[in-house]
Amino acid sequence: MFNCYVRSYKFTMVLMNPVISKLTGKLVVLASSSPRRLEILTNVGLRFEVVPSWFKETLDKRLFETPHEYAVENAKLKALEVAKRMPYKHLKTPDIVIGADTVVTVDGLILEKPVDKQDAYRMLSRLSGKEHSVFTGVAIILCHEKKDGEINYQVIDFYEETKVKFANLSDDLLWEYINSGEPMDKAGGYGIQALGGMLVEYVHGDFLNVVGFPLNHFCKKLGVIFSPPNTLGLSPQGSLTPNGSQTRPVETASSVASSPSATQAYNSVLDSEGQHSPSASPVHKVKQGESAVGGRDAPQTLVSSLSKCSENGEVKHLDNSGLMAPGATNKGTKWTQNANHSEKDDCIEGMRKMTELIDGFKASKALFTASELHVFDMLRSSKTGELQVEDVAREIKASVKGTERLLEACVSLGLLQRKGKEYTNSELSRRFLLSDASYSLQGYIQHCNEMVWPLFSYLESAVKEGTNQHEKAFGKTSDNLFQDTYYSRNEVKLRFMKAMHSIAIVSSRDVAMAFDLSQYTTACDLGGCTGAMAYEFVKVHPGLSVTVFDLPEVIEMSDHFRPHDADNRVSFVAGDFFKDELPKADIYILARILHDWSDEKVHILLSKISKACSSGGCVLVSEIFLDEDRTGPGRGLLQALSMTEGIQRSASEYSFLLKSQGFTTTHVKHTHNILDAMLCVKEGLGNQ
Ligand SMILES: C[S@@+](CC[C@H](N)C(=O)[O-])C[C@H]1O[C@@H](n2cnc3c(N)ncnc32)[C@H](O)[C@@H]1O
Repeated sequence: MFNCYVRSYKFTMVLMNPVISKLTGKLVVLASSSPRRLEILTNVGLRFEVVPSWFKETLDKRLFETPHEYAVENAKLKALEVAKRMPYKHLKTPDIVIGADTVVTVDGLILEKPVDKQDAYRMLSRLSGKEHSVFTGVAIILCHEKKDGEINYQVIDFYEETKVKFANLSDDLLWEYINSGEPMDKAGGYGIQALGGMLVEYVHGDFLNVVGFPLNHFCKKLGVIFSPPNTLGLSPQGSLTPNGSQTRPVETASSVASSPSATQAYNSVLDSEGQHSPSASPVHKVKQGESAVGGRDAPQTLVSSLSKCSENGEVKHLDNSGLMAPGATNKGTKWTQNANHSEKDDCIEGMRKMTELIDGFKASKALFTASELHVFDMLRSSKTGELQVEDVAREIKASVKGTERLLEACVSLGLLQRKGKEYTNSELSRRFLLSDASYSLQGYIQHCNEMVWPLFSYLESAVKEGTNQHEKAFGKTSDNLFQDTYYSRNEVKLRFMKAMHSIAIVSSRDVAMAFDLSQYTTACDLGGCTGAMAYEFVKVHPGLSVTVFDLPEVIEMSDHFRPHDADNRVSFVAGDFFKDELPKADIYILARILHDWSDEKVHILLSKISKACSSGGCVLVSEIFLDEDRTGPGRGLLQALSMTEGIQRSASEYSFLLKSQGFTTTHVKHTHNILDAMLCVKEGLGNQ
């Protein structure tokens, strides 16, 4: 299943990185569902679709001379699988497919993703106190459709190495880190961009390479591919011709990958359903007696020759033969921001960031408007799924000129695609913007447009007065946000509930899966609204029954959101959690509840929970956890700007509040989805 990643909420920008802008108008596909790669590429303004590869990572590592060859081969096969599947399964041919694979190597071993906690412990203790290498192999596949319909696949690949040194790590720290859940989907068992950063003493080389994608090297490579025609151009047949001399075999749809091992692997990678199945054994010995870092004996590939011509005299990366010298990558360059950035690059980067900030509201409003006018649903419901401007304008009862501007803006934002005069929904809008999509964000978009947008137009007053601006924005005061504002009219209430529902649908699975709850049988989802979170909890935990507890106004409308396959282990109880008796339960779920209230109100609620909590019980808090230094994530801090009496808090601030009511935090999970989660057990009664 597509791993929904919404923490990167930034909208696309107007001024783009000049290299990235070369890809404008091209169908670019990222053959990876890694949220980290997605975020890195999104942040530089690349418009792309995500089509996770079904390639099974089962290559025999012993066949590879060096770890980077292995990573590059994996990247290539992942990308090729997607490039070849899309024309048949998605009925469209991408222009460019990007694949990547990251491995960590230490003591001659390749470490991939841990399969369980013990495996994570083995990996992390091996890394403790030592320097290791992180290699990311990247493949860029250029797809050229020939006149006869056959497709040429052209492969450009490269890799980047970064050295990372871990501090000496105590077992306690390692287990605390492992129990946070973070290591499980990361090569080498750590994520440098989050909690794992605490383990790191230094980084030599490209930091983003360790996160999962060597952006700087990638941009250079794009520059070589698309920029200087005299240095490296695409021939009419689509062959890459660096300086007219170096070419790489061009693949056709009927031929497969370029090396025997790749061909063999590719033919065996897909099972009958074409499903991805992860490698079973993450730790493998690489060939002994060779440098674990790219050796001089490594076969010369287009990569190395491209590196030579593209990196314009940056010989520190290359030896005379154009091959990566062992251990040479960025050696001695302590990471600051980006070691290779010139002042001009910094200026362009700064301008990009500034225009993104300045124009962000235009992107939001264009999305809200297209959504409000049902553009996405309407395009889908047309016979062919595509329409011209005039047809859309007629359907939405709008001017042709205005509609054209809106559709063009949506194309630039990656929400629509245009081929000739025909507009269609992009993968992104099919997934998130159709009203009946499983991950539809329509409800949340409507809430933002009707409720949050007006509040933000009074932000200056909100800052000056330090209070919410409901009176100015909606003509009435709001002492109790829910009763006075959200539930004052049925129409507004339904809209609010739809907004809560849509966010719960995209985030609830990660929250439900965050912890092992197998020892508990009953839960109460306080402020559980439509029950979306509760239905996911019972799906994930077969032994659990959940009572959704919410205000009577909400409970009376919960039937609107009842799933067709509703599980009868979910029940609904109406009440006020500040005044009424709480249902008895082993676990109290508080999802997006505590941030709405002052510390004083939180204490009242938590003390009621503490009294109701069965022995051995716990509280599961799910919120956006602010970084401990309150410098991010932006999503939480921006939301705070329009909040009433609520406070956005960090995990330790929530822990502190819970501690004062007798709950000890045992686990914190940063899910990389919208909501994080923590588990707090009633003192004196351990849970695991
Ligand atoms: C921000 S929503 C979160 C909904 C849900 N937990 C989720 O994560 O999707 C807050 C919920 O708390 C409920 N709520 C607010 N005050 C309440 C009270 N005094 N008693 C019970 N529920 C309340 C609201 O009705 C609403 O459903």
